[in-house]
Amino acid sequence: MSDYKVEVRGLCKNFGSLEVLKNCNFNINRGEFVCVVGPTGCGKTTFLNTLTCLIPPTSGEILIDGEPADPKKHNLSFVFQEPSAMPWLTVEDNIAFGMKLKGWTKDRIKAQTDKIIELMGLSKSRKQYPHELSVSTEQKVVIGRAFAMEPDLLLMDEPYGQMDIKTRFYLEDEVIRLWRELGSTVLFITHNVEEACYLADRVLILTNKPASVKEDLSLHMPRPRDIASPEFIENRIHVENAIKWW
Ligand SMILES: Nc1ncnc2c1ncn2[C@@H]1O[C@H](COP(=O)(O)OP(=O)(O)OP(=O)(O)O)[C@@H](O)[C@H]1O
Repeated sequence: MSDYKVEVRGLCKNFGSLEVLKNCNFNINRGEFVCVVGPTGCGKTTFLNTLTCLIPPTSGEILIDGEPADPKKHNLSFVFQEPSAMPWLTVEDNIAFGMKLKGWTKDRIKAQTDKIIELMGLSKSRKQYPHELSVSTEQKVVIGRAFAMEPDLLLMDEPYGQMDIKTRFYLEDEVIRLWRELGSTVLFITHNVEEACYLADRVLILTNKPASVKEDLSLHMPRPRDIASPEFIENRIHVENAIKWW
């Protein structure tokens, strides 16, 4: 088996004559939390859509555990910006949904659902429906559902984009708690540099369109991270300077 969970080699994507991704190369280790940042409109969503196999790359390859990424074979989970809990299901049934689709046993589904509900502090809401929840709690349910399936790769596209700053910090801590507890491999797209430095083991900095990986920065700061520490500020400024979107 490959040493890497994910390998991306020479990934290119064009829409007609528009070149959006140009020769992207990177690896993700098993259990790593990687954030992707880049200038607005550089192609972050296209990048993610090719990784999830939602759109085919023009050229290049994406390997998971050393084999071409295939949604039928690999377990890929997504979380998008808009909370997308299923309105007709309770919180616990939303969390269990993906596991049922995967054909897990009842006992395993129950144990995993209980674990996620406990980890995310959702016990009081477990019988509620999405319309009874705040937007941030609904997003927690969606994130819990995505982690619950023990995905090969969990892809998150600005999942906190619409949250106020306090909620965002709170949800970022929740996502780190789940990730550490479950050992998932996460690729998290954000335009927010502070968020990337708070969450990531590594930050992939994309260039302007056509996007390639300009820098692959490892962050070795202890968690929970202190956004006011000199080391954090130094990293944040480094990433901001690398993006130069102003
Ligand atoms: N299906 C498509 N057909 C044609 N062009 C597309 C398509 N999808 C994206 N594009 C173009 O590709 C470029 C990158 O878009 P994309 O949404 O990937 O960027 P982004 O970095 O996610 O944007 P933002 O920073 O605003 O979230 C844009 O110029 C967009 O118009």
